[in-house]
Amino acid sequence: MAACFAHGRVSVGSAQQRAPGRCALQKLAARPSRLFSLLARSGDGWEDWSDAPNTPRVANGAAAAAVEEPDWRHEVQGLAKNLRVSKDSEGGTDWDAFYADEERERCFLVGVQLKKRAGKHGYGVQESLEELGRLADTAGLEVTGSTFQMLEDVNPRTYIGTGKVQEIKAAVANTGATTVIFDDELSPGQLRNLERALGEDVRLCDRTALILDIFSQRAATREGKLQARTVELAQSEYQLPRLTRMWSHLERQSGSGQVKGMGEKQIEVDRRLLKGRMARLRRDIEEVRTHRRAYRERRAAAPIPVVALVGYTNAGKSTLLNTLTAADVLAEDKLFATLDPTTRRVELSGGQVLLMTDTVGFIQKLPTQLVAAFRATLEEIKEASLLLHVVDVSHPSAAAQIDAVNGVLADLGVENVPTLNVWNKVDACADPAVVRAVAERREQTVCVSGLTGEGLSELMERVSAKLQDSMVAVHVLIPYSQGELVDEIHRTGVVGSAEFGAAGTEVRAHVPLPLAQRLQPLRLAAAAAEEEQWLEAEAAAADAAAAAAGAAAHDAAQQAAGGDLQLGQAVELPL
Ligand SMILES: Nc1nc2c(ncn2[C@@H]2O[C@H](COP(=O)(O)OP(=O)(O)OP(=O)(O)O)[C@@H](O)[C@H]2O)c(=O)[nH]1
Ligand SMILES: [Mg+2]
Repeated sequence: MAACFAHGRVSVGSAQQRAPGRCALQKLAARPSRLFSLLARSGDGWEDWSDAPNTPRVANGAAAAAVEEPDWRHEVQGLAKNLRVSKDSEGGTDWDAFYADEERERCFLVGVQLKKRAGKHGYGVQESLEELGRLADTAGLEVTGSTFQMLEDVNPRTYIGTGKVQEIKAAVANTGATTVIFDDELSPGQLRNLERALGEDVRLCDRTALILDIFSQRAATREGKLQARTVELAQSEYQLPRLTRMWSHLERQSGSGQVKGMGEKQIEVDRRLLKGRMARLRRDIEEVRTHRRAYRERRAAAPIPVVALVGYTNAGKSTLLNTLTAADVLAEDKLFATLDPTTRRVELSGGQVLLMTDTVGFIQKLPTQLVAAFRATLEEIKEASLLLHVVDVSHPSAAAQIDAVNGVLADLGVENVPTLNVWNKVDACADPAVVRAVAERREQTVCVSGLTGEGLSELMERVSAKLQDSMVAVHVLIPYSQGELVDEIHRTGVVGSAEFGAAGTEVRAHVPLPLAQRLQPLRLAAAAAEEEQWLEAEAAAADAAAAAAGAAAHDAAQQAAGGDLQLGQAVELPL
């Protein structure tokens, strides 16, 4: 049985969603899954729901959930390994039953190193396969072995050479693997040819399908949210030309597990269904986007700066957000722990407030469907005042990860947003002092540990200074009747001085441009020179922003060109 079956999810949400939940369980019941058994907690004790009335039975006789149970506030715990329980945002019960075969699906990994692509910073084939192994593990598969081939070009028919295909066939038989995962995206033609060559007992999967499946597993708990729909759309786009027996979300949903050999007619029907679903998803996504755009516009009117955490998956973005804001965002040693962009309020020591947004992590060879699909959710990054590019500096492939992230940021058209590089996990480096020294000699780089808190106050000082760069200097007299403006300046700007006089509060501060414009009528009348200064400061701020963008581009170029202070050197040191 395929990996995704091993981790198939039955979502039985709130009472309103009872019918789809039951339907999902009935589909589950039709599957020859080896183990699926549930206990429900009521009060302090655990009840066995295996024999509850109206419980659909799994084919092998193990029990499934009591879907008719009226009290949806029970917590449900499964005997299956990967069962998760979560509360939905309204406080209702929202549980997901991952059902896992006791033995994990076994898989064999295959990669190609293109001779011409063996670049300086790029992921080498071995590191890439190692990462693929982590992805497989995250998806619930057990890796039994791997192989790779050095090639001038990939074989357009079978991705790898024909001799290698035979070698893999033998390795698969020897290791008891049932799935072969390729480290690059396979074309529909390669997929068909490999299927033929490897035989029908072997299932095929590629990096893209695996990543999409992980996203789909994660997104399924977020019903109704944009992510779930964008992932489904991305998956559908990927599957449309590949409706064969490659394991897929659709196959899971169809409940048949019999996509192979079902005949052209059925494939045509499925294509039509899939296209219809994609059209609906696009409409839904557009609706959510419009809604979010309106929300962002409202937020822009009250200009609290937004700082976005971006970076490679597992770099420690959520951990940083948690440490900085005492938030409780899921952070775990798994790839793609975060799908929802969570935003939290952070108050700096000077009283300035900013919004910090955690975002979905990037990965090398990120499926194009996902970049396109996540464009909608990543729009928030575009409008951020500042990006914090979080790097796991203790990772042996840190330099390649930085390149991969810069590539995606460029794809998204946000490479010009001012950026601070945050070298995280310095505590996990073998020689933190060396890494700190390298960071100090680089521009726009701060060394921190989200786990121990090291460097975080310096980071926030740098954030404040960077934000101030993009602000405008004002000197205003605010009458006491408009005291809320003073609060707003404190919240959104950096206050130099505030003095209480007879006519009101005299404030010197740096504030975001929209607020500066609103404050224009309150500029001190006596300060004609002040106006000039204001205009100069505005021009200087614009120059500084342009220079910062230039410096960032220069930085990136220097890095790409192998400047004298390469992170690669830092991580190659005996850290
Ligand atoms: N040693 C060390 N570990 C850290 C640090 N920051 C995060 N981690 C660990 O790194 C793992 C990943 O952290 P997350 O915060 O989930 O990473 P993320 O960037 O949000 O990952 P995605 O959501 O998957 O993109 C977790 O196991 C963290 O405990 C750090 O400063 N030092
Ligand atoms: Mg995260």
